[in-house]
Amino acid sequence: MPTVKYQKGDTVMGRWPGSSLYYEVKVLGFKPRTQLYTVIYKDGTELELKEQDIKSVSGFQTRSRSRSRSPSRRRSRSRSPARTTRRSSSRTTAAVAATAVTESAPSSRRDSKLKDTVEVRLSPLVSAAASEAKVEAESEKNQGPYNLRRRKADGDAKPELLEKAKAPPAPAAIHSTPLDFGGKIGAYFWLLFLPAWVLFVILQVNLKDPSLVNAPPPLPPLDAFWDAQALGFVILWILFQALLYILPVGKLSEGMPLRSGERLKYRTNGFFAIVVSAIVAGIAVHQGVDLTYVHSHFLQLATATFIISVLLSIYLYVRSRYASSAELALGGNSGNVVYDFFKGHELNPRIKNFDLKFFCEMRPGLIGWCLINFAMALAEMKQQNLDAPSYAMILVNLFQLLYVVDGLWNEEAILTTMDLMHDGFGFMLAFGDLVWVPFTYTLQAYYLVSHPNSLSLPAVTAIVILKLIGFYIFRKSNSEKNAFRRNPSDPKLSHLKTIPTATGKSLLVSGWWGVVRHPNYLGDLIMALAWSLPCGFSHLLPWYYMIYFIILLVHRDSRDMSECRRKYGSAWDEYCRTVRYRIIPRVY
Ligand SMILES: NC(=O)C1=CN([C@@H]2O[C@H](COP(=O)(O)OP(=O)(O)OC[C@H]3O[C@@H](n4cnc5c(N)ncnc54)[C@H](OP(=O)(O)O)[C@@H]3O)[C@@H](O)[C@H]2O)C=CC1
Ligand SMILES: CC(C)=CCC[C@@H](C)[C@H]1CC=C2C3=C(CC[C@@]21C)[C@@]1(C)CC[C@H](O)C(C)(C)[C@@H]1CC3
Repeated sequence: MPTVKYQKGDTVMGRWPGSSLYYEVKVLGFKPRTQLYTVIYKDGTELELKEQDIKSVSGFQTRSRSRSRSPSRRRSRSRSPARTTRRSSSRTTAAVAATAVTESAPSSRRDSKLKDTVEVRLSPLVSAAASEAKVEAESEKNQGPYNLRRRKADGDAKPELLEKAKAPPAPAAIHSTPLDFGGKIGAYFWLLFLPAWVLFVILQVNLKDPSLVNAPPPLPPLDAFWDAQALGFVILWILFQALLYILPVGKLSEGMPLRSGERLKYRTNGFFAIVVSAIVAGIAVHQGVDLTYVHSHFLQLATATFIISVLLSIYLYVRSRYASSAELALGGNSGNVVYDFFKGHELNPRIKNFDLKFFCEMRPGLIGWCLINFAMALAEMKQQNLDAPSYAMILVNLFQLLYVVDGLWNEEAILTTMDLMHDGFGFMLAFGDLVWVPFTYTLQAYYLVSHPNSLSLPAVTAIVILKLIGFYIFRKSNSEKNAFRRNPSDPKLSHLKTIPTATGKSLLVSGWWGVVRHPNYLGDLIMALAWSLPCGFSHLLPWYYMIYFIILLVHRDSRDMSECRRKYGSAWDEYCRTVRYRIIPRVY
């Protein structure tokens, strides 16, 4: 930009549309055709501004001191969307959302509001063209000659006066978060039940006639749980994965904007990690390492991992007590030690740049899941004297490998999921990531080691087709949402309809997210079915994942619904009225 006043990368003060408030922004570029600067606010909001609405930082600072004395500033407060939504901490987001939506769609047109809003299209933003949808036109009326391109604020994060931009959320807002998982009593229950359940299924799967409804088998003697070597292997595995994670290989991806507006960086080299892990495992087997150890020491390996997850959770709980309020998730601070320990409180606990939640969610457990499945295939060959694994074992291995590899290949997409964006890191996720995933998601492969199930070729074909259908829905819908959240102006998404919300984020209302409210769950469930089918119908145990997953996703969907209603208020209700079904079209 040789001839323009402000250069790409300059930090300047940008006027907030419709007000005389200025915020610190960074210049991203200049469009000679429209004569507009693209700027980014500290909370991730991107706007296009005229040159006259940009000032140098130094000139601004002198005038910004006496905020309350400027009549124009006082007047502008009520007009600025940012001020409107943050004026009173006691107002609920739902109420705020309702206000904002009313502002952009007059009440006389209330009945046609939905039509107006859902017809907003994601178009590459240039100056207001006559063909632009009504809502955009409405907001332009309010905002003056600005081009409100996108606001990447997280939930209730809003552009705020500069001096408030880094302010932590009001403690009152944090404390008002409702308790999940059955509250405090529920937390006691889950803390005991989850490990007990893992133990139950591990003991069941070794029985000749395993069943989910059988009485629990007798407990083995205490020393059968413990094996120092198993603990050593687990520690080595986690350290090995940690080493791969910190290697400066692969992309550094940006997470979603935090409440402070900051965006954390994540090393998304998961695919590299699984490839290296596979090579190392292959070399080890070639060198004569007996991986069937994993099958024969499954209980001891699970116990060792459980101990590590408990220690990690204690560490996470203690450090969350010292974290600043800006670093905390909106849940996990009930004041009850057990609940907070279970739910987790710190949003992104990090040791320097090492993100503990991201690492645990994507690496040791997930890649460990594939390694265990592979070990089960070797154990099946050994136990049943086979030259190659059975069809059923191959299908289970390949399907789940595809799932994990896909997750790691698209690792950046995890940064827009609930766990990464909203949930604190505590026992639930630490145990879930490190113990639950590798030691219960592998049950189908474990089951097949001693419960063979032969499959005809047509059965194999049908199961493969089912898996591919599920995978297609899962991947397409996740990628669509991820791409939209990362860049709502992406020209590839310009055909999609959206509903604007008061937070500045929009909701997709056509495409995959117009079919059901959680198309990604639908795809995931279809895949889960394809993972269980190879094990046949003789026992319920290999269907455990399917049953658990339905419960998990139905619960997750309702958690997400409440969270989105809190964030988006009436815009979310409109979305729900437009997209009636949650997961399965016309059924649920
Ligand atoms: N195998 C396993 O054990 C598990 C797998 N999964 C899978 O992980 C993936 C991620 O799941 P999860 O994190 O639960 O949920 P989602 O990826 O579906 O994320 C939900 C978030 O997406 C955003 N969103 C919702 N509706 C819309 C819309 N219409 N338009 C745009 N954004 C929208 C909202 O966040 P915001 O608006 O704030 O961006 C909402 O909070 C899924 O595929 C799921 O199946 C999940 C759990 C367990
Ligand atoms: C009962 C209990 C302890 C629950 C904890 C839930 C966790 C096991 C799951 C929460 C969300 C998950 C996701 C994946 C694994 C299971 C957990 C951690 C995931 C990493 C699997 C691979 C996928 O491709 C995925 C990246 C979409 C997925 C993200 C969510």
